[in-house]
Amino acid sequence: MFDGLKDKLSGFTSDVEEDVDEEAVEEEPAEDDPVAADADEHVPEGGPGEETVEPTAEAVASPETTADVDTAAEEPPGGVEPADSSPESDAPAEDDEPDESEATDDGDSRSLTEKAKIMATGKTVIEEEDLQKHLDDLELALLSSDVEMSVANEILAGVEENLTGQTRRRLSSTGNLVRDALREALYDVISVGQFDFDERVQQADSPVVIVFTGVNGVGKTTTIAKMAQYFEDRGMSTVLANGDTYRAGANEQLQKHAENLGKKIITHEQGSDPTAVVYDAVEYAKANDVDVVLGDTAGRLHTSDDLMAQLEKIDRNIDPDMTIFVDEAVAGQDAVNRAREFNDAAEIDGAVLTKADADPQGGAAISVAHVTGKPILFLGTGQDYDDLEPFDPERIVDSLFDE
Ligand SMILES: Nc1nc2c(ncn2[C@@H]2O[C@H](COP(=O)(O)OP(=O)(O)OP(=O)(O)O)[C@@H](O)[C@H]2O)c(=O)[nH]1
Repeated sequence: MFDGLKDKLSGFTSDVEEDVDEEAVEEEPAEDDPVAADADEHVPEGGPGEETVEPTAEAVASPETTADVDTAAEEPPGGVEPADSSPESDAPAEDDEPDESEATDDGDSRSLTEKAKIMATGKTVIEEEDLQKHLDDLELALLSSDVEMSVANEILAGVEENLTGQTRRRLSSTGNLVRDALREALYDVISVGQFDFDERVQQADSPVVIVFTGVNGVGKTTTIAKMAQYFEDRGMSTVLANGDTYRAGANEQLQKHAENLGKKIITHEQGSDPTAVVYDAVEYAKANDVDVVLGDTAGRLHTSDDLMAQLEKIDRNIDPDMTIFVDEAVAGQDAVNRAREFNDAAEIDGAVLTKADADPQGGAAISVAHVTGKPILFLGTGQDYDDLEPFDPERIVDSLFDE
C-alpha cells in the first residue's frame, strides 16, 4: 500500500541527507583544530554512535513532544550552547563519547574520521537555499503521487519550517532530522478532523443511523457490507437500507451482500423515495432492537442540487448520526475532487477510501482530510468483508517511513 509514494519520500530524505552531510565534510575544521583532533581520538573501532532521535508515536502526534525534540536540537543536554554558536562547545562531552554498542548501522560509507568530524564540528545547518531544490523535487514527487496541490504546498511549508536553520543535532543523523520534519508535515495534513468513530457510535442514541454517499462504481456497496461486518465483530446488529433507488440492479447487489452476511435488508422498488427506504429501516431497527442502520444513497445525481436535495431530505426526516463519503483511493486526484464536491453539496462527517490495497500513490489518502476538513475514517484494503481498516494517521505515516 502506497509503496510508490514511500519510495519517493525516502528519495527526498536521502538526497537532503547526502547534500547536507557533504557540506558538513567540506566545512571541516583546520588540521590543527583541537576540537576535531579531540573528536578523532574519541572514535572507537565500531564508529561513532549516532543516538537517533526517532520520533515516537507521541512525538509525531503531539505538538508538545515535538517542541521538546526541537528544543533538544537547539539546546543539547547539559546546558551546552547550540552547536554552531561556539566551536568549543562542539567537542563531545565525556558522556557523549560514542559507544560501540550504539554503533550505527545506517550503511553510511564515509570514513569514521569524516563522520566524527561532522559530529564534532556540529556546523551543519540546513539553510533555505540548500533545501530549495530538494523541496522542488519533493513537490514533484507529491504531485506525481496525486497529492492535491494545496496539500502538497502545505506539506512543503511544514517541512521547510521544520528544517530551515535547524542546527544538526550532534548525535542525530541528518536523515532523522529530515524524516522527522517530513513525518510531522504529513501527519499534520492527514490527521485533520480525526475523531474516535467507535466512541461517536457508542454515544449516539440507538439505532445509530449512518448514510453513505459517493459516486457509483467505487465500492460503496461493498463498504456498507464491510461496515455491517465491522459492527458484527463489535457485537452490534445492523440493518441495511438500499436508498440507491436510482440505479437498476442496486437492490440485488446489496441484497447479495445481506444474504452473505445474514443481515436484514430494506428495499423499495426502483425510482421510489430514498428517504422512505431509510425511514423504514429506522422503524425496523426500532421495532427489532437493531443497533445500527446502514443506508446506501444514489451516487452522482444529475446535478449537485439533486444530490443535496436527496441528502437534505434524509437529513430533515431522519437526521442521521453520520454521513460518510466513499470513494476509491486508486482514483487519486479525481477522488479528492469528488470529496470536495460532495462535502460542498451536502456536508459529510468523514470518508472511506476503498481499494487502498491497490493504490501505490497514496495521494487521495493524504489529501482528502485536508481538502474537506473531514477525516478519513476507514480504508478498504481488499475484497473480503473484513478488509476494512480504521484509518490511523500515525500508522499511515509510520508505514510511509518503514525501512
Ligand atoms: N481490492 C479491493 N477491491 C474492492 C475494495 N472495495 C470494493 N472492491 C471491489 O470493487 C468492485 C466494486 O465494488 P462494489 O461495492 O460492487 O462497487 P459498485 O458496484 O461500484 O458499488 P457502488 O459503489 O455502490 O455503486 C467489487 O469487485 C469489489 O469487490 C477494496 O477495498 N479493495
